[in-house]
Amino acid sequence: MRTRVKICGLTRLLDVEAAVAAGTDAIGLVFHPDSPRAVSIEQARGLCQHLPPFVTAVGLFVDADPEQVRETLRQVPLELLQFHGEESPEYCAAFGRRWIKALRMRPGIELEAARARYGAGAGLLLDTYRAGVAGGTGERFDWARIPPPLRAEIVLAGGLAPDNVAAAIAAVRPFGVDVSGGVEATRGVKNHAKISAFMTGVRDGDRCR
Ligand SMILES: O=C(O)c1ccccc1NCC(=O)[C@H](O)[C@H](O)COP(=O)(O)O
Repeated sequence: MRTRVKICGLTRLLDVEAAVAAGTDAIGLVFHPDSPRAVSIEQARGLCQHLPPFVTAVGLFVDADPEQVRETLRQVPLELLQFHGEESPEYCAAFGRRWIKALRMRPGIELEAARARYGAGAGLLLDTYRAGVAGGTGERFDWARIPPPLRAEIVLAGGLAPDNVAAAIAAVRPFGVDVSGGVEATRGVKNHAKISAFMTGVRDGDRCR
């Protein structure tokens, strides 16, 4: 199986085009107003407008007012929702859209229990925990903390970059990988050479699967 890729925190059309040209499976749009990568509904609509078929537009929310999510869905053609806060399974399921739950790897987190709790979703994304930061930390966590039975189904995030993604895939063999800071020039502005190098790293990792 090949590792699926989501490039997250896109804010510019030329970066979306570069990500698509490099072969990403999904693009992530951050609707959390506190993020330096936040996009408005209008911006997001423009970014999704010319997405080719089979590239998934993912909308990322953090403990958002449900009406904000509903309004975004009315205006932006998002195919998957990513909930990155403390949302309950009932909240995540309330929008009639496929969703994944991001879990930050705080000390003592029980991943098997979380997997059962969020079982109605399309999957789990595991990200680094840093107190006071909702996501996009640019830091990795100890991949050995992921129970082996879960590895094949999770999306691995947190501090991935062109120079470590092959090793991450070889070590974890996840369903997918998610990157933001590791392919950036500055916050919210992607570096196209880093995007290409990241995709090369993914293909290198896939040779070890
Ligand atoms: O990217 C953000 O600014 C962000 C803000 C609040 C919640 C989540 C956020 N990003 C979530 C992502 O999906 C990132 O891709 C993921 O956290 C990995 O980020 P990075 O470590 O920079 O690759």
